[in-house]
Amino acid sequence: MASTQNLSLPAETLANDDRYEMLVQLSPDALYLLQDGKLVYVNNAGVRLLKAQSVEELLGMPMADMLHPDYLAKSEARVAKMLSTWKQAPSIEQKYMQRDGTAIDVEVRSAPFMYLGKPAIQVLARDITARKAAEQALHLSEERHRQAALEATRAKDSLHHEKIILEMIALDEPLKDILREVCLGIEWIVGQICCSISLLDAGGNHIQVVAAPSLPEAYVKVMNGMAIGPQAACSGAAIFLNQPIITSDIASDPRWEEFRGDALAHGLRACWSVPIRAASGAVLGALDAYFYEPQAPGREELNFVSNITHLVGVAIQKDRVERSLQESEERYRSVVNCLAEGIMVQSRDGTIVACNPSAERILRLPSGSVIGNKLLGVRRMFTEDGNEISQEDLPSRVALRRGEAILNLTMGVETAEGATVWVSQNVLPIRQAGEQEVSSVLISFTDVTAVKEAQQRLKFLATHDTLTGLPNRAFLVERLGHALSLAQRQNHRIALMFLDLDRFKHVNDTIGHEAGDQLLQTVTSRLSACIRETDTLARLGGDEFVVLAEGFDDPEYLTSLAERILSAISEPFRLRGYEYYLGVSIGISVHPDDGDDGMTLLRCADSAMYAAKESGRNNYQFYTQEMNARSQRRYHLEKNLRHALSTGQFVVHYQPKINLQDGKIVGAEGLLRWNHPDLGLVSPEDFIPIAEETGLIVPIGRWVLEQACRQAATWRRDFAPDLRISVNLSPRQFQDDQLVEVIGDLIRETGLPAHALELEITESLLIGDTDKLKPMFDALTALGVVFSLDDFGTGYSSLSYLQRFPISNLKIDRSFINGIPSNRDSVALTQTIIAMANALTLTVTAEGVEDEQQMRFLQEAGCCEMQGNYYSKPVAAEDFARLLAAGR
Ligand SMILES: Nc1nc2c(ncn2[C@@H]2O[C@@H]3COP(=O)(O)O[C@H]4[C@@H](O)[C@H](n5cnc6c(=O)[nH]c(N)nc65)O[C@@H]4COP(=O)(O)O[C@H]3[C@H]2O)c(=O)[nH]1
Repeated sequence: MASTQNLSLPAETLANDDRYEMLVQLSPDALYLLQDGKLVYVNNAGVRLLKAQSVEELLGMPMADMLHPDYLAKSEARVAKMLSTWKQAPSIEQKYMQRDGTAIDVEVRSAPFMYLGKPAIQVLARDITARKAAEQALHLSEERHRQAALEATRAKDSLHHEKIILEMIALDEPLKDILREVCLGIEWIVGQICCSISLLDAGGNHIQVVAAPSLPEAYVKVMNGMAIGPQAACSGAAIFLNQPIITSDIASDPRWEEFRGDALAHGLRACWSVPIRAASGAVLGALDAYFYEPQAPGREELNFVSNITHLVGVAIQKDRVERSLQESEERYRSVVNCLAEGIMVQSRDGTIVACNPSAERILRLPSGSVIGNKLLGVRRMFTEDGNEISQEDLPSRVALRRGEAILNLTMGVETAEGATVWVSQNVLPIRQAGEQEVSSVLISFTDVTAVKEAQQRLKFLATHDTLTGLPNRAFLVERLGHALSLAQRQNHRIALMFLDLDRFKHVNDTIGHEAGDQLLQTVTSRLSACIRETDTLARLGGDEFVVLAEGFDDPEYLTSLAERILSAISEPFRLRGYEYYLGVSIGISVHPDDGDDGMTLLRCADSAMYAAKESGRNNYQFYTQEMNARSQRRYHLEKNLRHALSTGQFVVHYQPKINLQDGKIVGAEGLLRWNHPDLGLVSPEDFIPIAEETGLIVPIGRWVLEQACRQAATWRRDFAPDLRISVNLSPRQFQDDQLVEVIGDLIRETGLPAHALELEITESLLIGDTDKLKPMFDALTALGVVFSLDDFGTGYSSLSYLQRFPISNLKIDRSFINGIPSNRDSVALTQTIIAMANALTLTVTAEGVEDEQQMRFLQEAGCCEMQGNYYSKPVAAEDFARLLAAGR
């Protein structure tokens, strides 16, 4: 290559020297002469360089056309400088424009030069495109290496960062710390940026900044709560649109209108926001990267941030899953804790691994003492039959062993304090996922103690008498069955004693049921004290008791037991300040002598008891064949009595009452007769007690009253205008609330004057519930009805009743009249009663007068009235009418 000095040839030489011309033309470098800013000479290489067709195409072309516009100004200055200094300019690199418009790199050397007498510039230009390309390639390769190195470092750093984040996630570090670490990591790796992470709030419309370790607090405050939307700034739009939002210059981006001032005030110039997504793709939040200079991210940087957001998404989701797990666990725990049902989980080795408060409460276990321990607070468990359940047979062990559920099992649990709790439980085996073997059991149970106790109580009630607590008939029958089969196997005797209290009904009707109940309880304890442990005492109802005696070797045992009972009951009973005397009639039947089955033995003992009653009460009788007929009869009577009234089997007979002064009939006592189609006339002494026991006495008694009133009204009209009619009223009839009303109606209906109706009552009635009785007496007295006290002298003979109740007549019991005149006691008693009645201005009727002697005695004693077979037995109405008609 020619030196610049060589370029300074005189122009004349160039033009006139052919050798030089040839040399110039052969030069590989382009040569251009510029004069007055235009090309005036070009060599061949110059034509090629500019890709012209010919020299002529170039000659006269202004310098501006061959130069790249970027270089024109500098070139013009350079030309001007060369011309003014006339010095060669240093070599420079320029860009020429080829004729086809392509720019090429050239190295240019220029020098001033006189051409054809005028200053010109000689330019030597060499195409350096290849060199430039090589240099560019080298530069690019260096840049790539630098970039690669940078990226390698960043990749290494980001890998390390990701590892840290993953470790934090794995170690369940708080989400807040993880997100802060994410931000700090990005800031360190990228450099010169600040990061923040925002999450979509629960409402789904606003962001919540959850990590921004390097951003100014004031700025975070402003951004927190920003509404999301397509036009929102940074994360607001990234979350809404679910795509990265790049703001390369906050100063000019319209998204930032609202927050621009705040961002710029803190020196924040650019912001990239990348959405954070869940695995499902749903947006959870966004990561914002802020820069202090306006800039757009490269692909690499965006990728790096996007990758991190995946991890952030995982961390957030894991946190949410854990939180929701925790919440659901909490929910389940609170549900289980609130259940009234006891819940326990027991592991294979028997340790309780879970237990709710109800389980502790039901099993009476101290709170918090159960979990982690074996079930120590439970002494033993037993089946419904009361059999203890062995450790191996406990439902939890069985469920573990068999791997099957046990449902609705009721069992008893004895607590540490010895109390029994009944539970109904389900035991369910629990297996770990994918495991065959049962790892633990879930025991759920409810406290059924109250139900169980109610059941036991029901069973007790079904087999026991509530008043006395003694076994009842059902229990006795069952027990008797067992005793009989045992006795038959072992060839033993057993005996039944049927006990019926004497006079109890009397006392019960008079002292009221409450006191009667008390009496029965006292009787029970006295009887219980008489028997042995092997004997069974049962109450059949009312005042009937039965003793089942088993395992006695000596037949004398029965007589001694019966005597013990008689003496125990004969002791007086103290009730409400009074002493009452009862007796007991005992009938005894023995297996195998009297029967092989329970019913027969009971029937025999019952018959024997009636025999005892009939033979004067307060004694005992062993069953004999003859007794059977009597008991059959009583059973028969009871059955028939129910239909006797409706089938017209009753009839009223009348016995006259005679005035002892003039011997005239002054009254009649109506006495009921039962004309049984098979048995004939049945005595009231046989059926009235049955009617009283069964309550049938109420309708029967009404019927008698009606008959008697109607009859008396007729007789008064036809024969004796002053005739009185007496009717017996049993105490049971006074329990009928309608009694007063019934009598009132009868008087009205029959037209009988009330004072002509005399109600015969017994003393036992008057010592009853006086609060209830008194108003009835008063009401009846108000009607005009009069009262006569029957059987006087046999009972209490209490003066106070006579004063308290409106009694106008006393009837001396026939047992006293019977003793007149031989029995001194009877005589004295009769005289005393008459004297007392006179003193109280009561009339006296002597009943059961059978002979003249008795009549005379009564006349002399001042008795005003008599009744008895001596004058007339009770007779049918028509016969009585005849007596009246005869004027006797
Ligand atoms: N040995 C003997 N007995 C005589 C003599 N005079 C009368 N009697 C009997 O003595 C009983 C008198 O009746 P009571 O003391 O009221 O005793 C009555 C009464 O307590 C009850 N009774 C009868 N009819 C009724 C009735 O309609 N209602 C109620 N509640 N009880 C009745 O049955 C009891 C027995 O009645 P009856 O068998 O009719 O027996 C009657 C009568 O036949 C006599 O000189 N010697």
